[in-house]
Amino acid sequence: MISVNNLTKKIGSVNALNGLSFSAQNGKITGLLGPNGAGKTTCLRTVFGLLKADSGNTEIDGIDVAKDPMQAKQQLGLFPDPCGLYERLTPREYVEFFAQLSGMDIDGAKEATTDVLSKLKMEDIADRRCQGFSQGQHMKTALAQAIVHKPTNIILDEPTRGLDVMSTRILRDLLQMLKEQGHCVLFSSHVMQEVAALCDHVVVMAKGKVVAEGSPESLCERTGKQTLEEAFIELIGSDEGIAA
Ligand SMILES: Nc1ncnc2c1ncn2[C@@H]1O[C@H](COP(=O)(O)OP(=O)(O)OP(=O)(O)O)[C@@H](O)[C@H]1O
Repeated sequence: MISVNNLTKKIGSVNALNGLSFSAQNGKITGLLGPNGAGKTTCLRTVFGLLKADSGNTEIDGIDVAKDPMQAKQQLGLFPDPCGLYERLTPREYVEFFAQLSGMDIDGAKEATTDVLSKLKMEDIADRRCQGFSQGQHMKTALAQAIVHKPTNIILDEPTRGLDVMSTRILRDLLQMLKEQGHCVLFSSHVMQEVAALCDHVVVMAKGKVVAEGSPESLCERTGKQTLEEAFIELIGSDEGIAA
């Protein structure tokens, strides 16, 4: 479970986070939805401990990220940019390397890698070099890297940006699978369809704070709108910076 409590963060003259509070539960997919510049990336970077908030705190399974970053990160997987893979390595070598970086010994890393490659049904590509991989294969490898240390919580910043339809579907299926396995999945997006199709809980944010939250259905009901896109526009009072 991820708890974000009253975060503020000023970057230059901008209040990127402005008293942001919400939580993301285990066994659920939570979507952080907001227009360009709403503070989604700043929020996720703060959750992962890459940025320090000016005030407020973030807890991962009850562990304060600022006070005990190493312990908190053991329970957190960050989906990296799939374009940044080392092309000369095979997924097995790549994932094993990251497993060791997370503190496992060689045998533990080998075992955890075999587990995650099987969990993501990657046996057929496990021992091929990443060079020439399709987008979907890159993505699976990146996700395997993010979850090899068996974190309860996984965060993804606009994971489907730049992906084609097939790769988007693969990623959706993978996120559903993680949810069914009891993980807490938190991702940011400004793509309505994706959020409506995937999320159990949607946190709508604008100008660094939460405007509304609930299931896609409850947000539609609350605003009296038929679609999440219409509800979103009603809630943030503008259609600037969103994607259909
Ligand atoms: N390094 C930085 N320098 C200056 N301003 C920044 C920096 N990082 C973030 N900001 C500002 O903070 C605000 C929040 O940015 P952030 O990237 O978190 O938004 P976002 O919701 O992820 O937007 P997008 O959907 O466009 O990716 C924006 O106004 C942005 O310009």
